Amino acid sequence: MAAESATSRKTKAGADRPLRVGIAGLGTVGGGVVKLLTENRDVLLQHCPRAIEVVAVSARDRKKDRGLDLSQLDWCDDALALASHPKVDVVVELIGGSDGPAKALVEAAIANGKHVVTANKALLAHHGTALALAAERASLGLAYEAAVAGGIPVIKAMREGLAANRIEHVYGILNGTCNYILTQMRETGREFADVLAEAQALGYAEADPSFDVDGIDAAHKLSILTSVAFGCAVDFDGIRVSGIRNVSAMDIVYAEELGYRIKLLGLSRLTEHGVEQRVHACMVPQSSVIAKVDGVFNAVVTNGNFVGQNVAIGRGAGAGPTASAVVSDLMDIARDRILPAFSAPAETLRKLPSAPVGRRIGAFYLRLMVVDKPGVVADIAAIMRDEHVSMEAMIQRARQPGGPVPIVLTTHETTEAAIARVVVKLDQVEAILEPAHVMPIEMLA
Ligand SMILES: NC(=O)c1ccc[n+]([C@@H]2O[C@H](COP(=O)([O-])OP(=O)(O)OC[C@H]3O[C@@H](n4cnc5c(N)ncnc54)[C@H](O)[C@@H]3O)[C@@H](O)[C@H]2O)c1
Ligand SMILES: N[C@@H](CCO)C(=O)O
Ligand code: NA
Repeated sequence: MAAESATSRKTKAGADRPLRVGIAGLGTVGGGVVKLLTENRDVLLQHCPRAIEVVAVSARDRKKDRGLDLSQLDWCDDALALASHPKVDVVVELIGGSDGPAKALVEAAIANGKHVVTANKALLAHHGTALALAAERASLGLAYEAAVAGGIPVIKAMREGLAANRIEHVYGILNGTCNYILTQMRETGREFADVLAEAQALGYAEADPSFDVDGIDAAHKLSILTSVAFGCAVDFDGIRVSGIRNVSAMDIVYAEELGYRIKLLGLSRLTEHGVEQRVHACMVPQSSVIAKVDGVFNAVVTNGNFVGQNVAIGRGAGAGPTASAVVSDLMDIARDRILPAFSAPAETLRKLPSAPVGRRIGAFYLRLMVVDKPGVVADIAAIMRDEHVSMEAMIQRARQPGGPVPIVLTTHETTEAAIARVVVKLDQVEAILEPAHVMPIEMLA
């Protein structure tokens, strides 16, 4: 692979020698990239006459059998050596983590004049703007298609195919593990913890599964999408994040009965008060496009002022889909197609104010566990009336004789501030035994 063969030299237009790649990290994604570059070599040469050759690699354990032939490649015990490796044109960072060796490697690679391709959403969520600035000042590429929704070409679509539009909002299912867990909970009636163990066994979850189930992984991806969509600085800290640990099998049953489905979404919108970035479980109409995206699949929905709604669905994780995205980034570099990382030149990216949470308008689902006695419903209705929150539907059904009874309410549109006040007052009602279980309802198409 390292040797420059006759077929790997320039065949049509383009540079006169292969693009030489150094890969750091040979796990799920790194292994997939080496495999794709080998097995799809003919396809790549057909689409991009400049060959792409892996010349050097680095991973933690040299002796590990990965089922890959690495014998012709330079092995670097220290990944940082790739950043100054004389044969390497592009460093592919597939180690992971927002700081530590991944960040050091990417910074050093750029400082040494090497392009960077990464799948590392945590790194970009925390340091994306600064890294893009460094890369652009050096006229280098910083490409990361695999980092957001894995194999779905969402970055390319937004930055290039939809570039003529003012993007109004973007939202999506950005974490396959959560979508898998919620789908399994719905299909089997099982509880969260039970299904999480299965997702981990199947290899979908991040090394630290709390990144998946607490919404952090989805928030990493959303922060990047927001920047590409609105041409602003990446602002991970501006995202309101919660995950799916508190979604119960009971909420899933009620959602179905009310005509909704529960999804963990990342949503980003420009409002007159600033940018609104949220990651949380919510109910969406069963008829919406996003409701039908199940299992490990991801989906990204954008709305552009001329194009209208655009939907992309595909695999957000796994060796094949992520390798597909990493190698397409390498092909762009091989073709000398170097674009600003975030749709606008990094020098122009500014942090936008975050829209105030309390002013957001939306509908809500509330589940209250109550003692079944006269007057409880009247108390609840009075609290809602006093806060001018209008009820849309109510379900009360005894689950077990003598036990607490769930009362489920949905509201018409109201503000988050009003719902927060309702929840505080409900908490003071003696007959309501648990804090209210609240979930936003997103009326998506
Ligand atoms: N797995 C997926 O489906 C997926 C999807 C999208 C993005 N990503 C991202 O891709 C990156 C890699 O993920 P992965 O799933 O392949 O991880 P992984 O744990 O399977 O592989 C990580 C690799 O990095 C190596 N490594 C760790 N520390 C190192 C160091 N200091 N120097 C050199 N190598 C080192 C490990 O030996 C291993 O080979 C992460 O940023 C992840 O978030 C993964
Ligand atoms: N753990 C992530 C992998 C892809 O980033 C997911 O479940 O979507
Ligand atoms: Na992608």
